[in-house]
Amino acid sequence: MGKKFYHASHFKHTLKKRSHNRYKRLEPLIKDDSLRILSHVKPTDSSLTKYWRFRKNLFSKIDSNGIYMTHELWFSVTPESIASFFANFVRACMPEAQVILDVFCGGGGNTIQFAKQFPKVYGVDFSLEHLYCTAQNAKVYEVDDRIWLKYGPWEKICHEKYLEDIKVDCIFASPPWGGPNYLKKDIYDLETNLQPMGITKLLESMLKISKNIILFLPRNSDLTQLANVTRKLLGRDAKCRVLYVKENGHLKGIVAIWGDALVSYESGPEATTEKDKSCDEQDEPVQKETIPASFYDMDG
Ligand SMILES: C[S@@+](CC[C@H](N)C(=O)[O-])C[C@H]1O[C@@H](n2cnc3c(N)ncnc32)[C@H](O)[C@@H]1O
Repeated sequence: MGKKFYHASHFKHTLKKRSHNRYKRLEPLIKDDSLRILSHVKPTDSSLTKYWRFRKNLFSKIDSNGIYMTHELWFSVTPESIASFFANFVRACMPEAQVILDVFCGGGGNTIQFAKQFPKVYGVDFSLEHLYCTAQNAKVYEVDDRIWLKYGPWEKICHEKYLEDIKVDCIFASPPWGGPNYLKKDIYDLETNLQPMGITKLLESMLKISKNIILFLPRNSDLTQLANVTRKLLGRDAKCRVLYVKENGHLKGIVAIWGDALVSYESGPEATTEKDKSCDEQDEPVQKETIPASFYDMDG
């Protein structure tokens, strides 16, 4: 598997060697260092100002060396305290785990936090720019030696045989929600709105690789669909755990969780960052409520 992925430490070098055309596309951005964001420099695009104000919530190390972002990543990266919670949660549930696969890895918000906890983290994204950001940000966090990156669309990569042959302990994915309109409807339809495929196909594509799966989804996701897909793909007695994810008291989304070790774990890990600790005193960053899919069996 290693050969199919680009090691984050040598991302530019390997890309240049293996795919000159792709490298050529990135070269101007690399030469100008134009994706680098320094903490004190406000983006020229004023629509990004509201995200820039919270830049330290996304990557706390932005102050030391700057970090790498594209326009899309400003509103897509998982905030660091939340990403750190997810990584700590998996570590607490699966202390023996070694390998995490982060599908839709974006700018590395989750990949980096997983790499702080686990020796091998694989990231997949169909944006070369985003993979470059992940590799560069991983260097800032000094975890690039633990990260391998794969370029391409998940709908194609998930069919590649080598993924089924490796032992991935847990898959994490923060799929695109389809833009800011996701809150316009009371209930978010996970079959028609989630990209690049509906929840059934997405979960099916991942279950071939690991039974332990965590999906970061909109807060208004249709929980009935989660219950249905769980029963359909895993059987009547299977469970899906749902955690409500908060940052500074604001509900940011939910995580849907499958796999015995992750579902049956009773008490969540303590938050680790200073920010989390202070949040914890007022309001938990992640509300650890669980809703097994079978909940709907019991309550109709
Ligand atoms: C919500 S962002 C992920 C953010 C990431 N978790 C982070 O913290 O930086 C979704 C990512 O999915 C990628 N993406 C969208 N469609 C994809 C597809 N079909 N295959 C692979 N990646 C895709 C986008 O390029 C984007 O980087």
